Formats: sequence, C-alpha cells, structure tokens
Amino acid sequence: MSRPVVEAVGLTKRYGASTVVDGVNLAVDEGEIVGLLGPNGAGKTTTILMLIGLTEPSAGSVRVLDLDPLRDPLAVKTQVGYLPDSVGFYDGMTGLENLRYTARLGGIDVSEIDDRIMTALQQVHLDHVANKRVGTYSRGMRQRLGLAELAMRQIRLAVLDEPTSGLDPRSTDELLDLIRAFAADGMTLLISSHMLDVVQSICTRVALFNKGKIGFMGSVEKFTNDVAGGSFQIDVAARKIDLSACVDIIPAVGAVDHRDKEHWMVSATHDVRPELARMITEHGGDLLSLQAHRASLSEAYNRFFLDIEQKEMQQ
Ligand SMILES: Nc1ncnc2c1ncn2[C@@H]1O[C@H](COP(=O)(O)OP(=O)(O)OP(=O)(O)O)[C@@H](O)[C@H]1O
Repeated sequence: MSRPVVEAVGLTKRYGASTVVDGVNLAVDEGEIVGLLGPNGAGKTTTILMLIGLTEPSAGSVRVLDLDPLRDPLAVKTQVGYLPDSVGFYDGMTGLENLRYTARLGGIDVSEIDDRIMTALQQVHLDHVANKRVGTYSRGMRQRLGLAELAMRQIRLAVLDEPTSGLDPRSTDELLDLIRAFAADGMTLLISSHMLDVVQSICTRVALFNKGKIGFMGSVEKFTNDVAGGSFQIDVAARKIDLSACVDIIPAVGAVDHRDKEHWMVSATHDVRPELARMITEHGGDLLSLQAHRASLSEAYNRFFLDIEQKEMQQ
C-alpha cells in the first residue's frame, strides 16, 4: 500500500507562550477530500501553513508526498497548490494569458504550456471564455479558473480555503462537481471551510479542530453517529405511548428526545422506522407519523462544541 499523501505526527506550533497547534496527527490518502473544520482561531490555517512548508513546526514531523516541506520546499511547491477564498488574477489579462503567466513562473516546459492550459480550461468549462479578460469573469468563473490553474500545474495535493464563499447555489454545485472530478482523477484535497453543508456534501472525512487539537477525525457519518447519537434522525408523532423506552428496546437507537406531548426525535445508526412502527403497535400506541432524515453535519458540529462548553463549565 502506498504511503499517505499527508502525514503529520505530533505537529505543534507555539508563538511565545501560546501553543496554537498542539500535537496534531493527520494522515490523508491519495484522492481523499478532507474537510478541516473548527471555530475561528482553532489552528486550521497554522496547520496548513506547516503542511505546505510556509511556517516551521515548533515540534513534530510532516511529510507531504513523501517529502519534507522544509527540506524540499521547491519539490513540494511544484506539486502542492493553494487556492484562497478569493483567487487573485490579473483583471486586465485574459484567462489564457493569466494561466500562461503562472505556467512560465512555475517552470512548465514552453512546448507543453498551451496544450496543458486548453485541457485545464476545458475541464472547468472555461474554454469558450479563454480569450476574455478576467475582469469580466463572475466570481464562480474566477474560482473555476483557480481550479484550472491547479489542473494545469498537475497538482497532486490542493488546499482550498472557503472555495465556495460568495458563490450562488448553482455556481457552488458546479464547483463541487469539479472538485469531485479532480479527486476521482487522483488529486488529494484539503478543504478549510465553515460552510458545513458544503463540507458534508463533498468530504470523505472531516478533521474537527478545537483549541489547536483535532477533537475528531473520520467520516461525517461516524461523526454524526458518535456525537448526535446516530446518523439517522426520525421524527415520530404517536399517541398513547412513551417512546423514551425505545432506546433500551431497539439496539440501533442512540438517543431519544421528547420534543412535546406527541412528538419525539429518535437518533439511530440506521433507518429504524420499521422497528419503531412495530414497537408502537405492539405497545398499543397510535402511530401518527414517521419521518426520517440524515443527521446534518451542522447539527452534530453544534452538539460537539456545546458538549465541550458544558464540560468546561462543570470543571
Ligand atoms: N504569526 C502569529 N503570531 C502569533 N499568533 C498567531 C500567528 N498566527 C496565528 N496566530 C494565532 O494562532 C491561533 C490559530 O490561528 P489560525 O489562523 O491557525 O486559526 P484558524 O483555525 O485557521 O481560524 P480561522 O477559521 O479564523 O481561519 C489564533 O489564536 C491566532 O491568533
């Protein structure tokens, strides 16, 4: 099996007396899309800067594409791309000219440049505006041009910071489809974002940062199971029964929340509507309605940080 694309062990960054990244362990495989989540100041950006060799760790080790970003900065730089939330291009130059400029800066063989650029522009559906000035591009088109630049450079690890911020729903979907296609082609992506619905729809795993540490690392499904008592939420309306007992009767049920007189929210590891319906009838209750939905990352995220706050207040 090949080594992970990103491997960080005990990664730590101190500024004076404050430790802003505190013993982070991270392993990301090729083709994964990993979401870096957490409140402002949790240490995501500092971790990214250490991964791509832009700041030196105070302790711990990093390997990216089997290279040490501090010892081999050039080799890392040619294979790792960073896309900020608002990509900076020259407005007065066309999309094609902007990419030619970056290609030359990146040392791409002149004979290959135009072929690579046209392939990349086709990939992100911008080939028809290649000769238009970037100043006339919409925000979504600029972000797609940013992705084209990564494709043109044949980047193996991309770090995206809030890639969909300020995009309308349709441009967001277009961008997410392109990101998925890049990952399917073998690009590995780290996405730092506060937009949890976007992260949920695209990331294979998430890393939750809290005060410089990773408090959870895994799939969204595992996170919602671990934190919210189950990745399925079933809204139950029933009469003549107390559903609190279902947590002891149905093994997949992790939590039951009595919302009001005839209303419960049941969290479970799978869709337990059939088991709930059976239980209600067997106990002589009247079933009024059952509605299931997947627990959202945002619900689990809020619960995760609320639990931390409550624990801190009790200490
Ligand atoms: N150069 C620096 N000198 C001192 N402190 C710093 C420096 N850079 C970052 N910090 C501090 O490190 C902590 C972590 O910051 P970081 O930018 O990594 O957080 P973040 O999780 O990326 O936040 P955000 O979601 O706002 O981008 C913050 O408290 C920040 O003030």
